[in-house]
Amino acid sequence: MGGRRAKYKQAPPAPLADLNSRPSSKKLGKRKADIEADLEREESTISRPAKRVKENKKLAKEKEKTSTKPRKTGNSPEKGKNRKVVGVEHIESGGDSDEWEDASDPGDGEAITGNLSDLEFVDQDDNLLQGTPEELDLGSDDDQEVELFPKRGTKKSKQFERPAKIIPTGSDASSSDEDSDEEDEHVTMANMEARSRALDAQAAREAELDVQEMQDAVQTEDDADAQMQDGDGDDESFHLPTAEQRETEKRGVSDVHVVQSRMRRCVRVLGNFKKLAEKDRSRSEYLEQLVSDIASYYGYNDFLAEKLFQLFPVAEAIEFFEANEVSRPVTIRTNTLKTRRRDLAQALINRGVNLEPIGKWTNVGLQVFESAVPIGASPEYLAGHYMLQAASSFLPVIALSPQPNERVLDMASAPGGKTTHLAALLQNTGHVFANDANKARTKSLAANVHRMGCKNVTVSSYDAREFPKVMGGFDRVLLDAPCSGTGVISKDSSVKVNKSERDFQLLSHLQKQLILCAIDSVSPDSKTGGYIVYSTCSVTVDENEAVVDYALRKRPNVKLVDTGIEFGREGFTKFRGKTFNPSVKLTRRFYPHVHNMDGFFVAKFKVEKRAKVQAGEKATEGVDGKLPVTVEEDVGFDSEEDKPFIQEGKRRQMKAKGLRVPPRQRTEQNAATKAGG
Ligand SMILES: C[S@@+](CC[C@H](N)C(=O)[O-])C[C@H]1O[C@@H](n2cnc3c(N)ncnc32)[C@H](O)[C@@H]1O
Repeated sequence: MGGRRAKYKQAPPAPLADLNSRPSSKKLGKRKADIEADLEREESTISRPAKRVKENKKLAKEKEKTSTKPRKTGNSPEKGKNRKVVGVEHIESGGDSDEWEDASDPGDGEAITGNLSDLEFVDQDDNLLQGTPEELDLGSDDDQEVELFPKRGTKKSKQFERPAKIIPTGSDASSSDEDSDEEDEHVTMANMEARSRALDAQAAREAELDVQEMQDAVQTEDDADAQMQDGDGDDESFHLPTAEQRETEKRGVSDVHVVQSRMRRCVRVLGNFKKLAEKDRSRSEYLEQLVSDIASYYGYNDFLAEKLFQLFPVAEAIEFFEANEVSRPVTIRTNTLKTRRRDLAQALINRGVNLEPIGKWTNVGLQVFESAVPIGASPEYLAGHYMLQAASSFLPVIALSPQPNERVLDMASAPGGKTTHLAALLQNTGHVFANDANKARTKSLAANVHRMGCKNVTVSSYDAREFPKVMGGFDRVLLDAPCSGTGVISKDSSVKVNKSERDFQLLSHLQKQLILCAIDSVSPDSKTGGYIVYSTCSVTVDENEAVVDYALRKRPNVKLVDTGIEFGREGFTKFRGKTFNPSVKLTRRFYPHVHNMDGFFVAKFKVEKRAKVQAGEKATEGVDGKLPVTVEEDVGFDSEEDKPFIQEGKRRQMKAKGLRVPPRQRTEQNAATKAGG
C-alpha cells in the first residue's frame, strides 16, 4: 500500500484518528484551504508587524550579519565573533546565585562552569555506574543534533535483507514507483491549488485500490487461518522450534526469511490461540519465541526487546518495532519572536522547500518533505526564524503553557529546543532559567538562545538536583528529563543494544530525584502558574508512570492535571502487577506507530499550598473521584526502594573526601540488583 504513496510524502505527526482513517478525497480536497486556514489562524493569534516588506528587510539585514556558509549539521551556529550578544546570562555552578554574568559570546563556554563529579551516586564497582548522568548515554531528543535530512525509509537493522514487512504499518514511507513528474515539482504558493486537485484525484484512485487491497488481504488471512485449522495449508509445517533447535539457531546465523515467517505465524497463533496453537505448546512458549525473533530480526538485545514488547498487545508491538525502523517526518518550529509561520513557509517555498503545516494541534510547526537547500543552514535558519525540532518536542512546552511575565525554569534544557519555544511563548517577557548539567551542551544551548533572539533567557550549568537550593519560587518548571531514549530509536539505533536493566534502574532513580526537585522549585503561591511538566523521549513505564506515581506519593501537595494536549494515549494506571494512582491516566503517551512522531511522555502537575493538605489526606484529585491513596508523612527522598542508592551515594561522597568507606551492607534489594544486573 505504501508503494503508491506520493514520493517523500509521509503522514504528518498526527493523532491516532488522523492516521487510522485514510484521507478521503474530500478531506484532501480541503488541503489547500486547510493550509491557508492554519496559516490564517496563526496570523490571528500572533500579534506581529503586519508588513512583510518590513520582515523581509529585517531578514536581509540579518542575512548580512550572519555567515551563510553551509554547515554540515544543524548544531549550534559558528561563533559570531563580532556579534554583540545581549540578554543571555550564565550562572556559574557552585557559585552564589547572584553571580550573574552577561555572556559576551554565545560560543564562549568559559562563563559556564560546573562540577559534576558529585553526580556519582551509584555502585562504583560497576563501570557504567561510575559516570556522570551524561556518561550514561542518556537519551535525548536533541533538536539540533539530529541528522538534518534523514533519508526516508533508511533501514538501520538488517531489515534491508527482508523481502517485506511482516505486518503492514501506518508508518511506511517508502517512495512511489508511480510518482508523476508533477510531484517532483516544488510546491509554490502559485501551484499549490493545482497540485491539491491532482492530489485529490490521486487520493481517490488510491482509496479505491486500498479498499481492494484490504479486501484481498482479509481474504488471504482468512484462507490461511482456515488452512491452519484444516491442517492442509503451508502453516501446517509450522512448529515452534524445540529448545535444542533454538540453541542451534542461536549459535549459527539465522535465516532472516525463516525468522520473519516465524514471527508472522507466532503473531497469528497468539491472536487466535485456542484454534491455532499446537496442542502441547503454551502461550508463553510462543511469546518467548516471538520476543527472541523480534530481538534478532530488529537487532535489539533480548532484555530491551522484551521490555518494549510488554508495552503493547502482540500485533501492535510489531507495529511499534517496525515504526522504529522508519525515520520520522522532518519538522521545524517557527520562531514567533522573529517571523510568522506563513512568512517562513513562503520564504522556504521560494528556496525550493516542499512543506506543509504539521497539523491543527500546532500553529507554529511545519513538516518538510524535501528541500533544495540544507534545511539546517538556510539563511532563515541562520537568522533564527525556525528551529529544527521533532514534533513531539513541541508537546511538553504546549502542555506547560507559560504565561507572559512568568519565571520559568527549564531544568535540563540543552540544546534548547524547548527553552527557545518557552521564550517565544513568553514573547520575550518574564524569564526562562535554562539549566543543564552538561557544560559542553550548554554551549549549543546558548548558541540557540542567541540565534533565536531570546532576550529573556539565563543559562546555567548545575546538577538540577541542586534546585531549589540554587533558586526557587518559579511560576512553572519544565523537567524534560534525561532518559533512555526508547522513544527515539529511529534516530539513535544504538539504544537497541546499549541499555541494560541497570540503566533503567539508574535512570528511574535519577528521574525520581529530579522530579522532586522540580516540584520543590515551584511556588505554590504563583498567581498565574504553579505548574510542572515532566516529559521524556522514552516509552518505558519505569521512566514515566512510575516516576509520576512516585512524585504523587512523595509530594502530597501536587496533583496531576490535564496536559491540554488533545491526542496521545492515556498513561498506564496498571502495569505488570504494579498499580499507580488512578490520576496517572491524565498523563499522555505518544508513539511512533500511532502518532508518527517520536515516542514521548508528558505529565502535568499543579502544585498546591502545603497548608491546604490535611494530615492523612491526599491532595490528588481522583479522575473518577475515588482515590485510595496512602499518605506518607515524610516527603523526603528516603523510601525503602531508594535505600541502596542513598547508601552508595554516601559511600561515594566519603571516598571522594578521602574517608574510610565502611563495607557495604548487604540488603535484599542489593542482592537482587546484583543478580539482575
Ligand atoms: C532530553 S535532554 C534535554 C533536551 C532539551 N530539553 C531540549 O529540548 O533541547 C536531557 C538533558 O538532561 C541533561 N542532564 C542529565 N542529567 C542532568 C542533571 N542531573 N541535571 C541537569 N541536567 C541533566 C543532559 O545533559 C541532557 O541535555
